[in-house]
Amino acid sequence: MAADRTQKLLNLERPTAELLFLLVTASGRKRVLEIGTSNGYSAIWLACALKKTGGDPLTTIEQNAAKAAQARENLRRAGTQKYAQVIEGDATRLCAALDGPFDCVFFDADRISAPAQLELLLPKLADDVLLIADNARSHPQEIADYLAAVEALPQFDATLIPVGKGLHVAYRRPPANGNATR
Ligand SMILES: C[S@@+](CC[C@H](N)C(=O)[O-])C[C@H]1O[C@@H](n2cnc3c(N)ncnc32)[C@H](O)[C@@H]1O
Repeated sequence: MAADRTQKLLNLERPTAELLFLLVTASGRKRVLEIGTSNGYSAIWLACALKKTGGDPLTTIEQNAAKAAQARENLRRAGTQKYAQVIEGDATRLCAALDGPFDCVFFDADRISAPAQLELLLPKLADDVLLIADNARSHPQEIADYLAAVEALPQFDATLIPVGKGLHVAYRRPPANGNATR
């Protein structure tokens, strides 16, 4: 019998997680939102990155209660629970309620709902926000609307990095006067 996809953990490949860590630390991100926690593999990398940058604890969203519980336990076992908050529920509903600003959002949930989540998050994004999405190569059709939505936004530079399942990275150039909101 085929395994129920909703139970699969679908963690990032290690090279993708390492790149995510480097992007967050090298650019000094302080307010990171992750959509799609699973059992907390990428959340641990992001929490370690935020510990390094002196940022706020990671906010990470997972709709599956069992996975959210596993993520909390894995973050605790990794000694990173202080640097991450796992919120349980549907990300699109929660994005409407979250406070910003976020200077980095990592989209790693179902891809189809990412454009709606991006739309809800737009007023809550720092000027120099980094938007990152996995599965750009593995699920090109599912992610197409998200990529189109990012492309339609002004002042973003973007690239698709062929690591793991394909990591799409978009960065909004801050205003020339340097008054970026963080
Ligand atoms: C690819 S996995 C995340 C893997 C994780 N980032 C990691 O590398 O360890 C996607 C997760 O997103 C969750 N998910 C899917 N749609 C969601 C939604 N609308 N709201 C919240 N979580 C969602 C799934 O339950 C699944 O655990």
